[in-house]
Amino acid sequence: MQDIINMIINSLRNISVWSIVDIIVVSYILYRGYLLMKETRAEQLFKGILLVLALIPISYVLKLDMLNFILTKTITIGVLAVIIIFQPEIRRALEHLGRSAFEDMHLIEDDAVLNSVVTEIVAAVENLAESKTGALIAIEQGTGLSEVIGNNGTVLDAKVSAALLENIFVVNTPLHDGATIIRNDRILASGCVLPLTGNNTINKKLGTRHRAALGLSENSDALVIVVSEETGVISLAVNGRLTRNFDKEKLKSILIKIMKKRRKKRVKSIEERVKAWIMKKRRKI
Ligand SMILES: Nc1ncnc2c1ncn2[C@@H]1O[C@H](COP(=O)(O)OP(=O)(O)OP(=O)(O)O)[C@@H](O)[C@H]1O
Repeated sequence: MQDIINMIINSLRNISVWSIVDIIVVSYILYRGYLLMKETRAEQLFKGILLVLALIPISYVLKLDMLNFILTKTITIGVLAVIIIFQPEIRRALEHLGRSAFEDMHLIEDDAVLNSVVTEIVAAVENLAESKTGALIAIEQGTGLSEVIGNNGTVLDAKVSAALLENIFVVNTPLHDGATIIRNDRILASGCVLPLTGNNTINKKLGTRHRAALGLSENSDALVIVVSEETGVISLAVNGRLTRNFDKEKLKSILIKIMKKRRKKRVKSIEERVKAWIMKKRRKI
């Protein structure tokens, strides 16, 4: 026991500033990794890996050779297995990282425009919910959704209005199937096919419309509103999470809140940064 205590004391003595920086960086990466995996099927596995990683040095210090051998081998083979099994989750995590670095911004800058766009959307959603008309509306933000429009969507490029949105989702009309994409104050396209989520933990009663909303929110920072045809319930999918039972006021305030917050968090382009820097210098002169 004394040996172990001495070893710990010696290790602590040898810690340099860079070791501390190293520990902080690794902890931060692990924490962000955990946040990305939280509430996905990878969460339990992530906890398991952490446990094995914690047990390896303990088994080494306590000289439990057999346990140490098994744990070390588990990690080596496990890494390969994890990459194969969790390929979709890993892809999503990398896309998420890439998104933060190279953003293709479509954020509404003007508060009055933002307010009016949200008011129109919410008015349409309320009426669609009342008449139990199924709807799927994605509000584009940092991630460009042109890819989603692809070959299936019909480009409209019309000013956002409650009347037009309600019209799009009238059953048995050509554009009612699929999702409508909103970019800034324009209805960009309708009839778009969204990626379905692979998340198996969501309510089994929810069908493909809700799965499509969740799928897009996992792959982008879009705000995806769903109106259920069956129940008229309004849901919102954001960052891989689906929240249900919104009323008009709650939906309006959460949309405005998220959109404003997103605008504040935006990564400024190099051009904008240069402009801001020049303005700052001018003010000083
Ligand atoms: N991948 C997709 N992308 C966009 N829209 C989709 C997609 N898959 C299904 N939809 C839309 O969802 C409709 C089918 O909804 P379904 O009944 O399966 O879903 P639900 O989640 O149970 O919703 P509801 O409560 O409205 O019935 C389709 O007619 C289509 O408009």
